[in-house]
Amino acid sequence: MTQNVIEVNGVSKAFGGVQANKDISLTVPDGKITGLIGPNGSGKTTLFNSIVGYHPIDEGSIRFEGREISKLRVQQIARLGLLRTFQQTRIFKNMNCVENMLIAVPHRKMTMLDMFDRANPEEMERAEMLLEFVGLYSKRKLTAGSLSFGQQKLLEFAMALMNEPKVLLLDEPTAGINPTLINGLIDRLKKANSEFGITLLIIEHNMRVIMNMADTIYCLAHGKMLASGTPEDIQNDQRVIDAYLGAH
Ligand SMILES: Nc1ncnc2c1ncn2[C@@H]1O[C@H](COP(=O)(O)OP(=O)(O)OP(=O)(O)O)[C@@H](O)[C@H]1O
Repeated sequence: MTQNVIEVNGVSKAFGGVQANKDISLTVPDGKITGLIGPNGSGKTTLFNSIVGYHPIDEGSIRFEGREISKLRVQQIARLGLLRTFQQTRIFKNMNCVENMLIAVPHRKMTMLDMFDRANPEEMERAEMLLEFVGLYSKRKLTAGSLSFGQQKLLEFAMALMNEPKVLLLDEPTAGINPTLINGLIDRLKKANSEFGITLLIIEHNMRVIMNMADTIYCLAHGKMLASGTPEDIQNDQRVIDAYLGAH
């Protein structure tokens, strides 16, 4: 039987008078791809932030591999193997791709100079392998700032993989990416799941993308869980259709 690697139970979070999440429960099965959708402002990013320890929750429980993590801090949670990426990329634009990859691994207490002068050969090899995996090997010596936005997102994805996460939370991985690059990105995300065994939880506005990737999809609306099911269930769920139509 598939284990749930993340279990969110009855989570609520308010910012002043704004109830961003209300009594949210969801599970993320180990080794699968789970989608999280919902109109703008429905509380998706808030839920991501709660899961990775970015802010305390008001109520509820968040378990990772059976362990309560809702009181742990971001770095402690990251060390357990639960990482996230952001809507806006967080790369160092003046550094080249390989340097960005090496700096993505936070465990070493080294100065920057040490890091590049005496880069661990295994990490260097892994950095180059992952740049190859996302299709950026030929650009590895270029500064990250000179890459297109889509390529920067691929770099950020590869940087997250440097940390060998068990679970990766991706916040709108295809946002702002040229449609011709999107299929390549979907392919790499699926491969990271199937070949590296990384469980994915993905926030995505592009319905074609999420319907094509996810095993299960959860839909939020107004901070509450509106529906969940297979992509087919969700696509045909009148409540989901109404939530999106009502939002635009
Ligand atoms: N740090 C914060 N301070 C105050 N209000 C916040 C904060 N973060 C989120 N909110 C509010 O909480 C609600 C949910 O926002 P959230 O960003 O989680 O939604 P979302 O579904 O991720 O939206 P989008 O799809 O536009 O990214 C919104 O009303 C937002 O304004």
